[in-house]
Amino acid sequence: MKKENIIKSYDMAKEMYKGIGVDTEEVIKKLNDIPISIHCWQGDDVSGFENSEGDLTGGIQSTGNYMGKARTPEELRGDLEKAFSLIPGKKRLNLHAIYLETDGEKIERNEIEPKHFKKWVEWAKKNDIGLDFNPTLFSHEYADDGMTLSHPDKKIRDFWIEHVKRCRKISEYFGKELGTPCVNNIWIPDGFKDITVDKLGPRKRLEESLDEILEEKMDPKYHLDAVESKLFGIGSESYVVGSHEFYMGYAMKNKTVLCLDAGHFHPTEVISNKISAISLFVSDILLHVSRPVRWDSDHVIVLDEELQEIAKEIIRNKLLDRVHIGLDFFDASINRIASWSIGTRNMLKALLIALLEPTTTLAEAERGFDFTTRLAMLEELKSYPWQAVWDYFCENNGYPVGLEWLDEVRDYENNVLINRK
Ligand SMILES: C[C@H](O)[C@H](O)[C@@H](O)C(=O)CO
Ligand SMILES: [Mn+2]
Repeated sequence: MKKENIIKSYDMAKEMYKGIGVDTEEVIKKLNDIPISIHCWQGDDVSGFENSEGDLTGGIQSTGNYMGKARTPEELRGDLEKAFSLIPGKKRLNLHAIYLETDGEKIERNEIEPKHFKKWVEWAKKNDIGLDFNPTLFSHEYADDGMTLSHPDKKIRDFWIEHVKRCRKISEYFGKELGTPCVNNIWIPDGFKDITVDKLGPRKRLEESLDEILEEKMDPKYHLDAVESKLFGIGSESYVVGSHEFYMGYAMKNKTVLCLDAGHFHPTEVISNKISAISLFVSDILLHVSRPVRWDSDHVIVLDEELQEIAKEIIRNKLLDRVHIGLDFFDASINRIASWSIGTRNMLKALLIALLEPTTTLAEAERGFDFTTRLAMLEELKSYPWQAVWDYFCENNGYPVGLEWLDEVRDYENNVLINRK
């Protein structure tokens, strides 16, 4: 699209939004400042570098066989740099413990240290981004029973407790090095496929394990603990130890961050409607923005109603400083860099639409029980020219406008990814 046309369309949009009391210049500034934590694991189908040939376990799956998956940390960082060049705004990188670098040495999960992530920190500094982190309690022989922190065998529990404790140290190291707190999110796959007799026992053990892990207090300037629930996984259809009620209770009692993954609830249940309620009882919320489709919780996010509702709940309730926006999807059936670009740009578009809403006017109508105005405005806003503001935002910040980013992905595919056999 020609620059002059982008500016012309933007000027018209600016006038229209001004007419409903919205300052698009202010909105653009705000959007540029919202950090989105982009997950590294889309780039290599959650393989990591500990044992990249091993199976992905834990009841999650990355289906598809698109060419060009990253096989080394260098390739993954290169792909991320490409993706970051297509995505406007402030970015963070969300790493998993299996993305460690050990120069070929076998390091067990209960032995990992900050030094194994030194290159990621150097890369983050170079790219001026913050890092987030996740212990990896799957794709390992000690998770083969489908139980980790709630395992009946103390030896296995202790192994994983030590792993998560070490991850907290790595998270703290990231926070200190990069000057922005690292959110260390604990997700475990523990559960049972079929009718479960003792549902309390594993939950008691999980609570005890978490208590032990969190015993050492850490400065929130550098590190934040988050816990993530799930309704079911593949092979844990009947019972998941770390359910929503379990972690909501745990987070409130122990003052941790609560992670809401959009794909971890009943099919008609949405996380957008949970944000305001939970914000009253926990200080911080971590989002794993994802898209559930049937049994899969991790499809690439599209600009659907729920994504827009999630963004609106954050913006309307002024929760930007307490809601950490992280993404969690992985699709191996499409170009992985395109997946990052589609999903993250959609997250930003949803936030932009929310920022362009004349919320005060709408809320006033609602408070006055004028539901006619509320519905009329909400519907009219759907066809307001937010896209012209989006194009201008991209162009002005030096990022591709419209589908231009796809040409860049194709070039990268033809020049770089093609060489990965
Ligand atoms: C790889 C992630 O840790 C994982 O997706 C987790 O966050 C999850 O959502 C599991 O379903
Ligand atoms: Mn998740």
